[in-house]
Amino acid sequence: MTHYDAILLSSFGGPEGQDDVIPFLRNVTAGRGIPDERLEEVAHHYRHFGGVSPINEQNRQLKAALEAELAARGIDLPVYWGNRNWAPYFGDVVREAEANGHTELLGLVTSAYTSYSGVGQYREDFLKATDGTGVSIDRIREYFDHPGFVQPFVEGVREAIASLGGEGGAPDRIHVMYVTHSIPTAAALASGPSFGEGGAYVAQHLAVASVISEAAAPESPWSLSYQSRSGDPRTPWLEPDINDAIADLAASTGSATRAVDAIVIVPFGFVSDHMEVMWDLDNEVLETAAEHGLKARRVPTPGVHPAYVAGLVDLVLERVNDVPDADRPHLTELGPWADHARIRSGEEVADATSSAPSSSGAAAR
Ligand SMILES: CC1=C(CCC(=O)O)c2cc3nc(cc4[nH]c(cc5[nH]c(cc1n2)c(C)c5CCC(=O)O)c(CCC(=O)O)c4C)C(CCC(=O)O)=C3C
Ligand SMILES: [Fe+2]
Repeated sequence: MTHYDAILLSSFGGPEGQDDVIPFLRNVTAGRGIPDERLEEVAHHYRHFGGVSPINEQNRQLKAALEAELAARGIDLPVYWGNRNWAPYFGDVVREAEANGHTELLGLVTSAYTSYSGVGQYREDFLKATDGTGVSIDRIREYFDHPGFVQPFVEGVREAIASLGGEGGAPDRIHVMYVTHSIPTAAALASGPSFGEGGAYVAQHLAVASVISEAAAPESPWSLSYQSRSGDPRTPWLEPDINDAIADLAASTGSATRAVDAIVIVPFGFVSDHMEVMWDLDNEVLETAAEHGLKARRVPTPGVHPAYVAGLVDLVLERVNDVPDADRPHLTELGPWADHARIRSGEEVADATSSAPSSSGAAAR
């Protein structure tokens, strides 16, 4: 048994009104050279929704759902919630926890895959937040292939295929488009170079997509594409962009051998309906599909799906009980992904960009 005093639900944070938008974006991009035009463009996405990102409300709901699930299982672990880019900030939450006598925290990060944004940057955040305190933070492993994360997408794809089928779409003419956040190709490689050019990040997404399709849409063709690229246009990022991928599919449907009538969009890079889902997918991508005469369905994100919430609690218990790898659930052969080294105040940021899979034996324990 490993002793933990509390769970730290760890997330990105988002603005909750028009006045928050620019300060939030400055927090997100501090020192990262995002061009001002891009910030203006992103601010517009938030402004369209009253300056409110859905992410904080979703985390409040997830916190409540986790508390209910923990209570139902008789597990006495309080849940704190903290963010990287907006209040409640990690630094304040860690101090609050310490004041309450909670110094051994288990981090539950709202990001399922290995990337700098989802792993290394949280590691840096935790290190900063614990600096000068007596608090340690451990985090659960990347859960991209945990059944609790995958199940909601399986259900969503199944329902989307059934609903399009009800309108006369044959499954082999419905293309399942898995979509995740684009990142610079160099960052993808750095997420786990032993997995080839796209690193662990792309390998994890391809493996999960294949599992979801096999379970939910075995007759439908599928592909992986990317959304929400930013940064300097001269820097290469993961491609194709989903809008371009839709145009390519539509071009093939225009030929004598019509291949596709409809698409199912699976936003499996995100654990809940973030701004990237509401704007980039529900707004832009659905419009692109309509322009090209393709029917489209967007599958829900896990949000507070009971399987996801229960899966997160299982992942907590896995750490509390020091469950060996052989007994850790995973749906792809990449998993179970390895745990990360615990963060203690004053330590170096090791393992900053990514982690290696447990099978390589290289990840810090
Ligand atoms: C891989 C990945 C995830 C998934 C894993 C994870 O969850 O971490 C993620 C999540 C999120 N990203 C978010 C928001 C933003 N990301 C930005 C910028 C960037 N993201 C990147 C990558 C990722 N991002 C990258 C390579 C950049 C550019 C450079 C940089 O800054 O590193 C920018 C700046 C403007 C722009 O360029 O778009 C914003 C506002 C929100 C909140 C949304 C809401 O409010 O609902 C969430 C959950
Ligand atoms: Fe982002």
